[in-house]
Amino acid sequence: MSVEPAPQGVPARASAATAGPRTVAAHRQAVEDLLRTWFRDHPPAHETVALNAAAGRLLAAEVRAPGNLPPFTNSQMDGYAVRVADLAAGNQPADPGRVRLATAAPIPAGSAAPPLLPGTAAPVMTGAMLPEGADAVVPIEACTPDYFLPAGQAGSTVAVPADVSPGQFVRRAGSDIAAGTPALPAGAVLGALQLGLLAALGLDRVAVRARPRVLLLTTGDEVIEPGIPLGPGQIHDANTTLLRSSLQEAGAEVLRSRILADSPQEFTDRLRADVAADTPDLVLTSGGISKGAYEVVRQGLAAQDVAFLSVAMQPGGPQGIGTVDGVPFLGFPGNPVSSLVSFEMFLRPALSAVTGAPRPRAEVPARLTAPLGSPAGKHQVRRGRYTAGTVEPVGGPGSHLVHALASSNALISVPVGTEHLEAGAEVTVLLLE
Ligand SMILES: Nc1nc2c(c(=O)[nH]1)N[C@H]1C(S)=C(S)[C@@H](COP(=O)(O)OP(=O)(O)OC[C@H]3O[C@@H](n4cnc5c(N)ncnc54)[C@H](O)[C@@H]3O)O[C@H]1N2
Ligand code: MOO
Repeated sequence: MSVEPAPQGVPARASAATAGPRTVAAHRQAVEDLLRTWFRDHPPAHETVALNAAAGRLLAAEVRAPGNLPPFTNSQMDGYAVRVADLAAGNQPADPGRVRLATAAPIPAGSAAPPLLPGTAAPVMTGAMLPEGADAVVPIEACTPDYFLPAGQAGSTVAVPADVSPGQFVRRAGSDIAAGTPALPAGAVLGALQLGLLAALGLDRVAVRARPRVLLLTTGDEVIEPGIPLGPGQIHDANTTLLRSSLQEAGAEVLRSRILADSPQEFTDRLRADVAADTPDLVLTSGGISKGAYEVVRQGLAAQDVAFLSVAMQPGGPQGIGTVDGVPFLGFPGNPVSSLVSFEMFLRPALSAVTGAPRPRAEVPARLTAPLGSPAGKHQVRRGRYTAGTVEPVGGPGSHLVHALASSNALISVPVGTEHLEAGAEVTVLLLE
């Protein structure tokens, strides 16, 4: 295949490159700004989805409770529904602390209860409707006998304690949330807890914001789809799967993914056709952006408003950022660990800040279990295994080490200015799970 040499001195990109490496914080801000501007001008559409397909989505608009929760006043215990006014006096001279009441018919769950007559106690199970007139529940273990008599046993009585407060073990209709009041705000992330509330409110569908839509491309003549045997010098494509999974976990939708060959013209033509056809919110590429003779992304996008620059971070130093035909573009480096670290350090936080999902990863302090070195002038991000306040470095700094990456659950940050850390030193780690 014919490959043109990398063009020299592309104006805007060259000035970014000669300004020296960008800090991690500055690049993170630039990625956030890029997405913020796009989504300000292209707010996500709304769509209605089934509740069981809404996990991780963002609520399009505030939801108000269509009815009370609980929908009716019910018992919090298996016991007897009573009228507190019947108990105050007590009626057992031999046992002044207790009151004997005639038992009414049991109240089955899932049906309407008849009113409770004065001087009676109705067996009621947890969640069953409280009869009209009852204002407290006495748990069965506080009664005598402390078990339920067979249903329909005529003339039976039960002794209950006299000191029962009104409202005891009663779950009032609307006490969790009252009909018409706000249940969840617009933009809420729908996790299990929020979806559980919507289900309890009887909603089976919910209006959510469209996910950020991503066109995902990886480049390189050597890169082959998994499942196809390797020829000489070839490697399997790890990045598409790594980035696709990361994007999906972060609430984005991958519209299309492709492996593109190292031909700048073909790359550009394919990319522009996909952008026109799919109208994505973001184009994300991996590979082809550093200083080699065949940097297909860098060369192919020379005419676009994209800067190829260096961030003072390892891995993930080379970065591309800008727009392609007006659509936000990020170019991550080809090494798989570099791509993943770029995603976690830049894109995931930007999606979180701009769209509200995913929730930010937790950053926690941890003590190193082994010494670490870091290149001068770089913010190094190492892979580690975090357990209970300590972190063990996993694998070396190499950005091709996918096995070590898969054994890690945290990214260890060694900031610019620190070149050596002893075992026991405190570092900040980003928890990946
Ligand atoms: N002379 C210099 N060489 C390099 C520099 C530099 O500053 N000067 N930077 C190095 C750093 S750091 C990185 S990171 C890489 C980034 O290179 P590219 O973004 O241009 O990526 P490629 O050269 O295309 O690939 C790098 C590496 O990753 C493998 N790769 C690519 N795509 C995939 C994929 N989809 N799945 C798995 N592996 C992939 C590729 O085979 C290469 O081994 O540049 C350094 N070089
Ligand atoms: O910065 Mo590269 O991303 O080391 O491997």
